[in-house]
Amino acid sequence: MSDAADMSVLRARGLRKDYGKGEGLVRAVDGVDLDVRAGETVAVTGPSGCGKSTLLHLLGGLDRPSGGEVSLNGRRIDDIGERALARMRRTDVGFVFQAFHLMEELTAVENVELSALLAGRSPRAARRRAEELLEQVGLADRAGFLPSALSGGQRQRVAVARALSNEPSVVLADEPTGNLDSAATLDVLNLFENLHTSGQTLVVVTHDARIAATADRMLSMRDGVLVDETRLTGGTTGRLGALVGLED
Ligand SMILES: Nc1ncnc2c1ncn2[C@@H]1O[C@H](COP(=O)(O)OP(=O)(O)OP(=O)(O)O)[C@@H](O)[C@H]1O
Repeated sequence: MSDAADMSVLRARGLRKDYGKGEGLVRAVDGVDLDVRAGETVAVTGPSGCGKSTLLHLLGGLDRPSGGEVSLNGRRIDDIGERALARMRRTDVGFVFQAFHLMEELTAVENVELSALLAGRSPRAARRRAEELLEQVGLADRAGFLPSALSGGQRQRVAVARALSNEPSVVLADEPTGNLDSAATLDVLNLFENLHTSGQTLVVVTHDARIAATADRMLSMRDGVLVDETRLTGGTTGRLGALVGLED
């Protein structure tokens, strides 16, 4: 095993996902090898329908591969039982979705707290963690608001706080800025930069190459295959510089 693989938080080998059968078969992910190292931010970009979301779901155990292997912290997750997989998702992975997926009847702090409770914290610890995280994403003053009373950018910041509530090994974000305007996009990107600085491992799927340019490493996907890899060296200035184009 190589050093890179030794240090991988996430590791995929020959990963494949088929939908449908016969004439209607779609090979959404077609033999992906990937290593994501601790502390890395990796962006996956590519045209609509190339398999980005499917890949992210396989990496986070939201869906099962048709073939190949996925490991999280050196432990296979593609062949474990449903209960073990659900536990792993609750305790070790943070998800951020384009459409936020907050629970509309719960306040901002309750959304984060629920996730911390499900990860196994005591009620008191879960509340404390939720309050800390809302503070960290700049929303301490919105803790008691329902999602419907928050802007899109604020909702996504709550979703990021929720994703962090279980201190995940990796945060998987699927088009996290896809529903946001430029100002809110900048807020969320700043947040991701802070996470990156603090050593959080991140995989971000995005349509937007300018957003992908904020990562350490950019992977391009075409027809279910990762076809290109670009190591980016921008640092913080370069990352924010890449966002200037958002004002177009
Ligand atoms: N549940 C499903 N059943 C059948 N086909 C599916 C299913 N989910 C995805 N697909 C197909 O798999 C392929 C990859 O879809 P996926 O959503 O992963 O692409 P994507 O790159 O994330 O697209 P987008 O950028 O538009 O979100 C597409 O051809 C899609 O139609």
